[in-house]
Amino acid sequence: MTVPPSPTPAILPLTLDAASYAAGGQVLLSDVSVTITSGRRLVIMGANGAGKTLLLRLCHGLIDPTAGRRIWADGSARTAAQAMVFQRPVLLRRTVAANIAYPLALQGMAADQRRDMVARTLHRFGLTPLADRRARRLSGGEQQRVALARAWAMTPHVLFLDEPTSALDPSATRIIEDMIASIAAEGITIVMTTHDLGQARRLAEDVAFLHRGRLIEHRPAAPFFAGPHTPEARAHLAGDLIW
Ligand SMILES: Nc1ncnc2c1ncn2[C@@H]1O[C@H](COP(=O)(O)OP(=O)(O)OP(=O)(O)O)[C@@H](O)[C@H]1O
Repeated sequence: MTVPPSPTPAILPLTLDAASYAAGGQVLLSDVSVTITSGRRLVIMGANGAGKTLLLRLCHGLIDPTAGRRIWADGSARTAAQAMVFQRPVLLRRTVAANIAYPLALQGMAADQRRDMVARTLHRFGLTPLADRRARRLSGGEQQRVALARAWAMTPHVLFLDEPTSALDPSATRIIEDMIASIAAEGITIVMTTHDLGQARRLAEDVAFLHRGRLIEHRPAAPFFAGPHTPEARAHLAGDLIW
């Protein structure tokens, strides 16, 4: 009798409990308490330098809180069931297919399973025609599609995206937004930063708004956009600069 594999334990909610991050003698994130729940699309907003990228890195585990705690529901310090995509895709000097295969190999996936997963991923995102192209020679939009597809192939419960379209033109941006929406529709939790207010309105179910390293609003997107509670968020939505 074959025993079915045990399901991966749920890693969400992710809780930051009074988390702060200090570097260079400065407190850059201050006393952030937030719970990231499963199956939602959370957009982190705020002005330049507000701490959006740091918050994402703190959640993902690239940096650790210097005070307070980061708690994954499965009790691990840094879970494997999550992935991050950066503003500028970090691709290897290999083919598109090899870029998708590489982290799967690092995870220890067997070669035949890996081949299947790469083929499924390429097909899922319309990348099959690019499979044998050198990834670094692709356009910026194509490279970001590969980076997102590679992250999806790792079957994350949560995907962190740092300004995933800021270097892209409007049509490439739309393609990436469609990919994000379809990944979210599978139940994968999305946590992303963006400067693009239109994108935030299109993708957010919840908004976390940062101002000078403090989380000053965190609530469902519709009421947030209809009427932010804080003057800082109101000014941000109106396009006014607040430092
Ligand atoms: N390692 C570090 N040492 C010192 N300061 C840092 C470090 N990392 C980030 N900062 C500073 O922390 C602040 C927040 O940075 P962060 O990149 O999170 O901002 P952001 O909201 O993502 O900004 P942007 O919208 O411009 O990308 C900035 O003032 C930045 O210069």
